[in-house]
Amino acid sequence: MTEETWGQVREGLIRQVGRNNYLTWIEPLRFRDLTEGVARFAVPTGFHGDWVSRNFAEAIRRELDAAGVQVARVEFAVLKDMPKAEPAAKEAAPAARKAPAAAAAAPSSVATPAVVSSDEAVLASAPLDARFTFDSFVVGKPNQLAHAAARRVAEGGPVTFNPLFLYGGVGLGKTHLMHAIAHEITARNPEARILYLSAEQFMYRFVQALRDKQIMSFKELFRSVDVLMVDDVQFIAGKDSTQEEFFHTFNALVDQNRQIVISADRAPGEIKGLEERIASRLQCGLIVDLHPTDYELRLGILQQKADFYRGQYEGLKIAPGVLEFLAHRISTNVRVLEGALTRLFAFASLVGREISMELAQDCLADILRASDRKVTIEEIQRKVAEHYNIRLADMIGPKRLRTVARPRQVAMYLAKQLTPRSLPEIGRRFGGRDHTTIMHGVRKIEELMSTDSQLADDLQMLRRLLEG
Ligand SMILES: Nc1ncnc2c1ncn2[C@@H]1O[C@H](COP(=O)(O)OP(=O)(O)OP(=O)(O)O)[C@@H](O)[C@H]1O
Repeated sequence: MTEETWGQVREGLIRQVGRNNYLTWIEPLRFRDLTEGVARFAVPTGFHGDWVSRNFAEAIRRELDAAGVQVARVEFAVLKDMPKAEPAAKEAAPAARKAPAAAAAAPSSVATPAVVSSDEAVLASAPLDARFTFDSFVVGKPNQLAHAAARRVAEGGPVTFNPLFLYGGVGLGKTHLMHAIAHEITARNPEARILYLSAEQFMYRFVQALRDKQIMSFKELFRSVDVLMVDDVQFIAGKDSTQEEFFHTFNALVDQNRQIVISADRAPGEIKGLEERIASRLQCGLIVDLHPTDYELRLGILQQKADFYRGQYEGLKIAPGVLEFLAHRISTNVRVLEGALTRLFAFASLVGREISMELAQDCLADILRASDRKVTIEEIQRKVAEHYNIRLADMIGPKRLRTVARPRQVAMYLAKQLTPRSLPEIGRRFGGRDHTTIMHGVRKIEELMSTDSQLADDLQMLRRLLEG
């Protein structure tokens, strides 16, 4: 392969993976040879090779293909005495590179890494996705608190809450917000040393440092940052020595008043296998959760992404009502929502048709089927009990007090509306009540809804919560 071809491939890769990722991970690669459809590259370290192989191998293969180089597989291996590369684009200064590189210039009160070669330094922060900024984050009721807290951290200033703990279900924007914080801090203060990585990478690095007898460098590097961000911290639950190391790193940074941002799929106290003392330290800061999306937020996100795609696929039209239909039907998570829209635009552009309701239903049949969530009566009872702050047992118990009886009727009404169960079936789940009692409960709520706006609001909220 000629230098010219590789130059062309480089350009394509920058477009595909973003400049930050390119500079951090791909630019240090050295092309070695191409034999029998296998392109081989030298990498500075095993970790680098592993990361590139997992995250960018397919992109590299595709770009090679596009440049006319037929490649079936791409391989990466560490080569002793690998020549150092000249940076391809000096103007870009991504946070991912900056964090450790700037560590060398850390104030004297902070322990700087003993020996951190530039390649090792580059590896200290996981790549940031250039698209995950505050500008591209759509704010709605379910995520407004998390967004506000993330913004506050990103604005810098005195550390008021430490750590910021963001939690929520799959694909609700935790990683997006963390990357946005890193981008914003870097934009405001290019010298800030930000270290972002997943808990899995933290463990991987820790184990590697133990193996290579580099534990002091590891400790020093982690303790020398201004902002540490660890994504998906639930991963270290049950992993004793990693937790121990994490605990010490955490304490050292808090003592130095350095900002820590953590994300997880649940609240600290609910992570099984997480040491008590870690859970309690994590609870010392601000804990905010990203709630499941509601219809308005999903529609907002779809509109934003559709605007982006309209720019990419010029002339492609989208019929009125399609985005509303998707926001209504796909309520699982934002990643699925985005995937659906991407597929829809790609498909419509391929067949050269407008994105109509019919096309959406055809093209997204599998996603729409999977998203048809079935709400259960037990779930309804649980959510309603939580909402009205009564015991779950009272849903099926005999109490007739209004404070219990009304929520029970709300649950009966929702069970009738949201499940295909018959009145006798519902009655059985409500402590063996007769179907006429259920019918009475449902009617009572229907009546009250038109006069009691608080009840109508409660019902709307519960309905959304259950359908989301
Ligand atoms: N409010 C939002 N506005 C715009 N895009 C969003 C929003 N929330 C999520 N997304 C997008 O949804 C996708 C998934 O988000 P992200 O990776 O941040 O989720 P996560 O909460 O970290 O999920 P996981 O638990 O799987 O790690 C990303 O492409 C992100 O940009």
